[in-house]
Amino acid sequence: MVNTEAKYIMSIDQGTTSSRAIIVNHDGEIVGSSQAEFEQFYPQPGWVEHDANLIWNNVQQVIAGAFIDGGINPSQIAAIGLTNQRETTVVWDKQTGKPIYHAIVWQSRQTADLAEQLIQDGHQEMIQAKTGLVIDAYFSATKIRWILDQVEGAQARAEAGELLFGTIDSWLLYKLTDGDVHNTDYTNASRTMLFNIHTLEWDQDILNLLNIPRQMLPEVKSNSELLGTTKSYLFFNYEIPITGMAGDQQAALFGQLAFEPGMVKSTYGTGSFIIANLGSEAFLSKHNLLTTIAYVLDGEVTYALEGSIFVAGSAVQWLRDGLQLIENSAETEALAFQSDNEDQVYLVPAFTGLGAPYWNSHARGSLFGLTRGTTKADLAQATLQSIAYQVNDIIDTMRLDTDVAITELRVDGGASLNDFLMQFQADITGVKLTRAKNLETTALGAAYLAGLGIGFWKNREDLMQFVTPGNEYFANMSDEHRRRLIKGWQRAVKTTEYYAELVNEDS
Ligand SMILES: Nc1ncnc2c1ncn2[C@@H]1O[C@H](COP(=O)(O)OP(=O)(O)O)[C@@H](O)[C@H]1O
Ligand SMILES: O=P(O)(O)OC[C@H](O)CO
Repeated sequence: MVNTEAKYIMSIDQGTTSSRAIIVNHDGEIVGSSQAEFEQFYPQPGWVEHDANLIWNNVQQVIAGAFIDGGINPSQIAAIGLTNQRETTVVWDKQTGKPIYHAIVWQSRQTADLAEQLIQDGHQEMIQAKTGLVIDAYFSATKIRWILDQVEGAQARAEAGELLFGTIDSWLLYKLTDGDVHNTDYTNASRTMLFNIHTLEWDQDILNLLNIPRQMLPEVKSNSELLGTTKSYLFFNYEIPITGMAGDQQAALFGQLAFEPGMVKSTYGTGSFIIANLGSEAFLSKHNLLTTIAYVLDGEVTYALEGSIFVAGSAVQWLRDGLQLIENSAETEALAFQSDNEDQVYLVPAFTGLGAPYWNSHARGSLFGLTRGTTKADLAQATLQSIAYQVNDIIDTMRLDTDVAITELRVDGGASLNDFLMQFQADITGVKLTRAKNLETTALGAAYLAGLGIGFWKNREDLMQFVTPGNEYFANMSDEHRRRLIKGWQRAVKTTEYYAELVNEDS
């Protein structure tokens, strides 16, 4: 059945700790939404896994929830946009659609040794030139290799064409189309460490190096086109086109309407991801940042420079769930304002190693400067500050790498609601922060892509009417103070890395 009264776009945002679905009207307003967390698995220290079937159930739950919340039915949905946690790797049986192993999550360190071996074997330069990425366990490539090695018979089955690989976008698209479609999009493909971002093809040299059969990989599509159509039974007899898809950080850049080269967004979620629009230039970082595809629209590729931080809001979750120092994340704001932190406590939240620009898989979290007088408030402050210091490291590196003068950060994500964090970020980085009025920039970005894909909105100019900046934060700290704090942070990171080196020598 074809939609006759389609007035809305549905967007599904499948994140690391929760999924959400929103319904957006023609004015870019959210008229229905639903969110639900799902279970995380930590089978060994540093490993993080998901159950891909659970994710699918969770997504179906939020889809239904958004319809109920908005009082809207599927006949009113013109198109669906899909956005997702990136890199997380699923391998499933082509016939049955059943995953052969848990999804290995982007944060997981179980392939750190494999990544290190590739570096030691001298492949870094080639991999960066082709994929724009540094070699790290973060990306999908080593995770696929790991699954093919660990699950009995998997390599042979993959070679026989019996297994499929996908990141969460592909997996959900496959489920939404009931197995009809095995596609991904350029942004997600660019995070696998198997995709050549210049030729826009899977790279046979890297596939050979890792012995990954080409036939496992999805077809790569642009971010705003027909990617598949939902099976009618899923949406009460309506077949809804999926016309927008992007990895969540690229979707957030799009949702921030940061279309001009030099515009930078910083998302404060589980991790933190800073992305600068590079325009049409696939500039390669000399300082361990990532070059990635921001979006491909109307045959034109826009590239981005990215700094990825593995632990940001999840450090606040650790205060809440691990240490049980607080009951909810928002409490850290008042606590941090209370602390005078004269002793200068530093937390380096390297719980799953350090991401950009350090790329240290072996580092683990450390606390410095504790005294008998250290309070819960000091720990809350140090935790929020650690997020800002990590973001500052990325902005500094971007400034080193490019001649882009970064004077403004467009911020979003759950933890960007924290006024202490935002003010400290502005102070420590010396930039203005503009927080999106609607923090659902990721889901909105995917909705915009889907809407453009079916002509619901005509073009990017049409979307500019949705620019509604929220709070702004201005730098207000002396240079001397800023330098002193940053020096302390740099010493803390250096010591954390040194400690990891010593521990690693022993093992
Ligand atoms: N007010 C707050 N202060 C500090 N951290 C927060 C606050 N609200 C949420 N967070 C943190 O932000 C993260 C949730 O943000 P969200 O954007 O939903 O993340 P994701 O999309 O990665 O699941 C959690 O890690 C949570 O601890
Ligand atoms: O799910 P999020 O929002 O933590 O985002 C995860 C990133 O896409 C990982 O690269």
